[in-house]
Amino acid sequence: MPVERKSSVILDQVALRLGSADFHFDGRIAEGAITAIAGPSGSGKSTLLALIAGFEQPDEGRVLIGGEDVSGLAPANRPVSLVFQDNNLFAHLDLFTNVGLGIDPAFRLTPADRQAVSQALTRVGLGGYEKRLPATLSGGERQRAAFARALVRRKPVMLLDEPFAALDPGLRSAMADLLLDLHRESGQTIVIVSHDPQEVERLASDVLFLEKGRILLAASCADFSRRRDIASVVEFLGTPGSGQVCT
Ligand SMILES: Nc1ncnc2c1ncn2[C@@H]1O[C@H](COP(=O)(O)OP(=O)(O)OP(=O)(O)O)[C@@H](O)[C@H]1O
Repeated sequence: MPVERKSSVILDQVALRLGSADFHFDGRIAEGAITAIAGPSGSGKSTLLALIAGFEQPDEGRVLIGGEDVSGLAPANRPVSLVFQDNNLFAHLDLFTNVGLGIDPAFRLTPADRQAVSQALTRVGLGGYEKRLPATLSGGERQRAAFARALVRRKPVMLLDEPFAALDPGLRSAMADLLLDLHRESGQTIVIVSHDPQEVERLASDVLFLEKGRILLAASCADFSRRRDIASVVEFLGTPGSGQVCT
């Protein structure tokens, strides 16, 4: 019998209506794994992340993280760090401060915290950018700064919504390596929305595939990448034999 892995995030019969869009999520995300959220445009990937992060509250059902019902908690009080598409840096604050706020929203930083901020900026390739304002950075640099801010938070769950989409292929690959290194070091639960089958297969051990506001398929990456019986999955993966391999 397969050993059941501990679930870090549980969506327990979560229902939500936004305008004319209807969502119903019932599923689990394994603790300490990298889980990719994939699916067609408009299938509800960002909404699923927003429900876990607390930016959306379920109309029905519960969200549990590490066994605790977090349904009523504000985003800041949930054990998650976030890297979203719009990277939400404070425009009037320099990068050092933006990243430091990830550790303490009141910016009371110990010397060790300050060192962690500098190290995170260096790890994402932004060493020396401490005094720069977000407006002076490229979109990709802003995205990397947002990633650095998530790195220093060291929360049990990291949520990433297409974090590397704005980067060119070389940097994208370097950031994927960094995410894998971080995961090996921290054992965090990582949930990443991706449109890129190669990125999914490179990073994730598990996949939740969404369609029309539902979890259509929950599978290991290896099983997911072999599925040829679901049209939307086939469309996402592309043609068979395109060299995609789960790690
Ligand atoms: N606040 C809202 N009010 C009304 N409709 C919404 C709202 N937020 C999301 N939607 C709709 O819900 C659906 C799912 O949106 P969502 O952003 O979660 O999809 P997605 O899978 O992340 O899409 P994409 O891959 O294009 O980013 C879309 O049709 C969107 O228009």
